[in-house]
Amino acid sequence: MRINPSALLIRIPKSSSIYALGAANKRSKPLFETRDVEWTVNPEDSWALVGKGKGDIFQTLLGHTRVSPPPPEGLYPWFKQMDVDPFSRLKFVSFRHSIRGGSSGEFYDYTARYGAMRDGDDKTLGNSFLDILREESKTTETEYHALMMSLGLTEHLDVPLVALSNGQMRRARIARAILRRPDILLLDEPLTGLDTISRERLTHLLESFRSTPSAPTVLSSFRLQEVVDHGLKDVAPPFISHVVYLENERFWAGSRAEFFEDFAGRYLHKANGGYSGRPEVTTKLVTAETPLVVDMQGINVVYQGKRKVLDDVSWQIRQGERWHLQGSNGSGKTTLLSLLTGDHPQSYTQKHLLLPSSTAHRQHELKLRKRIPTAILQSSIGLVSPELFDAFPRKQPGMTVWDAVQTGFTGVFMPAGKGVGNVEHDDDDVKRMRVKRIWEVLEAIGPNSWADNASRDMTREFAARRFTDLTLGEQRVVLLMRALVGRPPLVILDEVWSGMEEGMVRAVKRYLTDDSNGAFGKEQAVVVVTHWEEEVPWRMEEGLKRFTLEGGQGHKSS
Ligand SMILES: Nc1ncnc2c1ncn2[C@@H]1O[C@H](COP(=O)(O)OP(=O)(O)OP(=O)(O)O)[C@@H](O)[C@H]1O
Repeated sequence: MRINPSALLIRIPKSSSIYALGAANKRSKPLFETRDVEWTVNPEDSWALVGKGKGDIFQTLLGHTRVSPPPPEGLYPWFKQMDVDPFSRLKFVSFRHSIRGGSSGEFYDYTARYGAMRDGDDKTLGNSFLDILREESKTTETEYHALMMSLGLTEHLDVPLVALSNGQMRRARIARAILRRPDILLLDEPLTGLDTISRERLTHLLESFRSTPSAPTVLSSFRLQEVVDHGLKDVAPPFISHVVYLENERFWAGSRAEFFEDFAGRYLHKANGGYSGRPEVTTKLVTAETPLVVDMQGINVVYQGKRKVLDDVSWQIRQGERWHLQGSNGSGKTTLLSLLTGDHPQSYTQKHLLLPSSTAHRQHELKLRKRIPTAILQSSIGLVSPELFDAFPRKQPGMTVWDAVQTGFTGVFMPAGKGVGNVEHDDDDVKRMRVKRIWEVLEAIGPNSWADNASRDMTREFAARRFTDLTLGEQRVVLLMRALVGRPPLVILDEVWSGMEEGMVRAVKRYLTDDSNGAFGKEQAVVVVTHWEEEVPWRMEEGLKRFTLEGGQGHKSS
């Protein structure tokens, strides 16, 4: 169906108040108010949603809020005119919750994907698309192949769904939504996790939608940095024609030009304010004598006897080093990390994969993966990753923030103690040190460091909150605390910023880079994985090293 171009697709009038569903009465505080702004979306527009409140805008578009007074023509005037249920014509693709759909609270075994898989064992990407094409017959074969090409999916059609890399899966989910031929496509942070080429391809495709009558109208959310740079210059993707902004009760909507010429200059320096400089970072002196934390030589990973993902990869990581692991989607970064964390079954068969075998820094003896009990290995590596975010159990009744952070000492998911102030350990000194350290990280990157109205009590209240009651951004910060709390020899930060709000990102970056506050000891090594250079907390001048995966092989640069 193509929308009548003269009709408004979406309209929220001025002076509307938007309430969470179930907000009981007029005295309830609205999620936001439009005040003197009328928000109208035309079918040919392509909108960027930015600011902390972008999630509330999505909820509104999905009909999960109540607009008061109710707009006479509804939220979707054109659909109302046509007597069509708007929600049947809309597709929402969100990546915040889960990459592979595991965050329902059930235990999600992300290591399953590394298991040996025979051809035909699992549904392939191509077959999953054919199922949709059978239900939704309007897409021609030529259109289907063009879509696969434009999202860089053609070469992955015969790959089992479970084996796809994060970036491949994200593109596949966008393709799936497009194949269902919605009139409105809502994309939540579609560029996160995509490599440079995939980002270009996706933006190109979405740009082409604006001149294709049968294509959907696109509204996508972005992190502020994807739209404005630090100098408040316009870096928004080319397909964006309009911007809607919601943060701290300020709601604004208008054209791209108005956003940058007027709104951004007036308000964003405040919204972006706070910390802007960087603390002095001392270059770490790492020599060939500095003890190794990881020693891998001639690593190979092959699937189904033919798909060679890692080909003779060698990498040594020393105490005190900061690494940026990079490579395009599907280049093998997650696979390599899963060898380090011992999750990958092929980690046992590598001839030279030496990993930390103790958290005691003085005993930096490395051993073959198969000689290290998994529990010891897991407590030696502080990990933040999209897979861990999905797998972290959310069904544990009453697991508090404190409990979740505490599990970082052992690397397991179940808390040892029973609540705030209760860290189980036989040795009293160790227990005291652990309690002190938990408060340290809670204070350093807890709400006190990023909330608008910080106060000391806030940290205590935060520690006692249930993990499942936190926003997704807060959950991400807590899982980072968990990775840092035990000061393990190796810390892996894989897409650590994704889902965090702007203020959190600033506070956490400041903490990680300021040597004086003891985020890391000098015996610790850190590996950061991201597709965005500017997301790496350290710079090359500060001793940052790069490890790049390309065509199965690894290259170092520093
Ligand atoms: N069990 C499997 N069978 C076949 N191929 C697999 C299997 N598991 C992973 N792969 C392939 O290995 C490649 C590397 O995947 P990996 O997840 O390590 O990439 P990545 O560099 O982390 O990508 P991204 O940036 O998208 O997260 C991918 O092409 C993927 O399809």
